[in-house]
Amino acid sequence: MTVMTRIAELALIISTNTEQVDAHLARRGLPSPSFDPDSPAGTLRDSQIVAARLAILEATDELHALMLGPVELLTRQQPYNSWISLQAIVKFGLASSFPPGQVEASFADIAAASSLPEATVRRLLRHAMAFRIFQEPSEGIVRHTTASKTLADTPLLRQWMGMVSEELWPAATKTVEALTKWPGSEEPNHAGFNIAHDTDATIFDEISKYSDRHRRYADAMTFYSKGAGLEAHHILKGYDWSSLGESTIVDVGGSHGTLSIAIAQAFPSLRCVVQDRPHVIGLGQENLPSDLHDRVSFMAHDFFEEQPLRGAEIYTLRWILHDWPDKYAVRILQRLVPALKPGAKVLVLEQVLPSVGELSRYQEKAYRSMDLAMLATHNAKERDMEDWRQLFKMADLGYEITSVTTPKDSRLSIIEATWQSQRAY
Ligand SMILES: C[S@@+](CC[C@H](N)C(=O)[O-])C[C@H]1O[C@@H](n2cnc3c(N)ncnc32)[C@H](O)[C@@H]1O
Repeated sequence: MTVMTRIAELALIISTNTEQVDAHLARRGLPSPSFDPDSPAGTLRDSQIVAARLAILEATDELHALMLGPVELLTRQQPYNSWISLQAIVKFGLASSFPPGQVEASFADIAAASSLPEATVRRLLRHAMAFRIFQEPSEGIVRHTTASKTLADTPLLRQWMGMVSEELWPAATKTVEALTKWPGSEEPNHAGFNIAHDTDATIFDEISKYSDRHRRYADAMTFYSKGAGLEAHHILKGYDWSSLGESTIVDVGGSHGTLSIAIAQAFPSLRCVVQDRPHVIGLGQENLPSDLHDRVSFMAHDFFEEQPLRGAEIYTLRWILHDWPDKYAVRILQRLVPALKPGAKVLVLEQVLPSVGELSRYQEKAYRSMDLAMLATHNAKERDMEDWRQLFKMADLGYEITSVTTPKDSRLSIIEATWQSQRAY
């Protein structure tokens, strides 16, 4: 009997699952995925093909790595400078520089709309084209692909890419320098970010000095929170919000309130108070849908100060504690304690790092990349389940982790800690 090689096995996985995706799209009357700028976005996010799509991505990822071989796996898999063209495209607005309503333009048209020489625009865009962002159907004519068109049409995506390329990428390049300069530090201002941006301030303090940077950061969070596997619907379905009746939820560090807005829209008996730094809540308040004004409110609060809203049923912290080294994350949890009534819940909505072999390499990349992003930006980290247990224990023995749920297809888990005051004393 011939044993199937791994590459043949991978090819079979790809072909079987591709047939499933094709059949699903055909049943729905949807076009097959293409790079054409008119191709609809989002057709592959249907829950019925999530598993098939993931299987294809995992198998192509592994097959690609096997075909590269060891040397090219090290040298070519992740071109270190691919953010140069991306940063330039966003900074100089190159995706939005086409004549109104057009999907094609010349290099000269695009250069005229930016402050760059035509030759530079050509180099930058031809680099991006190699990654299927823009295309050149005939010499000198630039045509959108789905990716460049999506960038042109989605302001929040441009904000996210601007934030990543101008705040996080420089921080990443200085991370090893930071580890060398401050070995074993537990301070949030001892990160690559601090060397790259020449500041002693944490990213939150630094960007608060510039209105464009703090607005961009909050917009980037709004965009990020709608990404595949991170959407609010997982959190809405993954927790029994409807049993809460007429309760109040305090959304600690809630930015522009995307989580609270989703909860309030789905559960009309719930009220949400979004807390964040003063400059952040100002913008959130401005953008709040008018039908939610009576149930979602904003409040300036520094989470390193004692929580002023006592007696709420639930305090949520989404993507808060991963921004802080343990010493500070513990402090944030401790500042909640005076406000907690017996039975109050603290919901931490974060990634739980997988154990070895729990996820495919392809899936694990997202978790490990986020872990290093936290290191680079805040000298902080993602945590596994044991780390989360230890964190609550270090904060106060009154916290008891009462449930941990990872909804299907969600990258975020819901860690519920219930305040059991009698345990502490
Ligand atoms: C990674 S973002 C998460 C935002 C939001 N929870 C979400 O899920 O979209 C971290 C948030 O913490 C806020 N933050 C940072 N330091 C803070 C502090 N000392 N007090 C209150 N909020 C703070 C930031 O302004 C930012 O909105």
